[in-house]
Amino acid sequence: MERCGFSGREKTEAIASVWEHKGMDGKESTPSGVWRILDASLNRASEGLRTIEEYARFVLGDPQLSEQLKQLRHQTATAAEGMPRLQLLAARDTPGDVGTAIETPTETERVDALAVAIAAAARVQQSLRCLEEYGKIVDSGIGRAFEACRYRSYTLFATLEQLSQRRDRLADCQLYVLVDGGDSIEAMTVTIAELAEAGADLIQLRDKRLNDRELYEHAAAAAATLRPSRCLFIVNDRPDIAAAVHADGVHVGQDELPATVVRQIIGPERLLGVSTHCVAQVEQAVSDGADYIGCGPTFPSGTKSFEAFPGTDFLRDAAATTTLPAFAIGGIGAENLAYVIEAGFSRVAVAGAITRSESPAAMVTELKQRLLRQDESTNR
Ligand SMILES: Cc1ncc(COP(=O)(O)OP(=O)(O)O)c(N)n1
Ligand SMILES: Cc1nc(C(=O)O)sc1CCOP(=O)(O)O
Ligand SMILES: [Mg+2]
Repeated sequence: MERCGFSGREKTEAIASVWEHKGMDGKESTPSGVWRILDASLNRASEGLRTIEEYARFVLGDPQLSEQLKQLRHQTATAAEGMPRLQLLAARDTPGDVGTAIETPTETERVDALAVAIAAAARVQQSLRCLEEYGKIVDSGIGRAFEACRYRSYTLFATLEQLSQRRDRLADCQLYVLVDGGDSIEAMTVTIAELAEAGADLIQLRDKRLNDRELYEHAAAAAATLRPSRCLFIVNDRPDIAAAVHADGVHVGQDELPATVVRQIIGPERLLGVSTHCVAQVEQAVSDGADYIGCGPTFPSGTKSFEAFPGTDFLRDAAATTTLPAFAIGGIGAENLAYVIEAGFSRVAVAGAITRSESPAAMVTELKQRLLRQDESTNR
């Protein structure tokens, strides 16, 4: 009980004043039960916010999210200043609380650190609602102050929810954009923020020239940039870096670590993408537990050279082989998208047609609209 450092006399006086207390509008006395609710809710909200903040700071290593959570914690503390602290403390009666022994089975189970943060977020929102509603009994301004905290929490906690819903989000993805590290980390983050804003569903950092340290730093910045957005972030080739920067997933090809080994590194929650160039590889990727596949090369590419092109015939076979989200890749752009769609694909992965276009954001919007239209017409 961190805030119980007051004397017996203070406590007695405060208890007496609880029963005398009039609401700030002078109407009615506030029952001690209401003070107990406010006290318990305030403690629960503060503890929950700190729990989430620690996750953002030490697990995600995300400075923006940590700072925003800290601001919310301070805003909540400021809102609480409108309540008489002594009244709250005087009303506290933990041994007499009939709810402390009640425990639901889910309270003792947490799969991972994200589950801890999400459970804390739910408790914070419930507590803020209690503070808002019961706070109104004391003073309407207090209710409004906690209401503002609650609204702010919705936006912030949505980021946590998104992290736990990667597979659901993947199911809706159609346009996957591959980018390199650009001229600087700053330039890259500006680019990917624009691509996400324009409608890219997934962004992959694929850069073969950066050293490990540089790749890690680019990937960490990209992950932090995209985390609040609806766009998923994937690291090419490197499960270790994907896990280290808390990316949404990793993409590996046939020459990299086997998918089953990659899964051990990235864990069950992150997405695993695998490149496939023939039906046997599609089947293998599915049985290895891939979350999605890349299928190509479809057409000659300005980004990577190939000796053979399985082309749209392979796309047709792949579409008939699996229901896993499958992205056609290789030389795809506005001029040949129709052939890809005709082969049964409504998802594409594109590099050059977007990154080398005069207006990358406009190209994202155009390709996305055409994919969405195709989806509507086939009622996917
Ligand atoms: C979505 C997607 N599909 C295929 C690839 C190609 O991966 P890989 O065969 O490992 O080749 P590199 O990209 O590493 O050169 C991809 N990156 N993304
Ligand atoms: C990196 C890569 N992998 C492919 C595969 O088929 O596995 S095609 C490809 C290049 C994708 O870039 P662009 O859209 O510029 O052709
Ligand atoms: Mg690769």
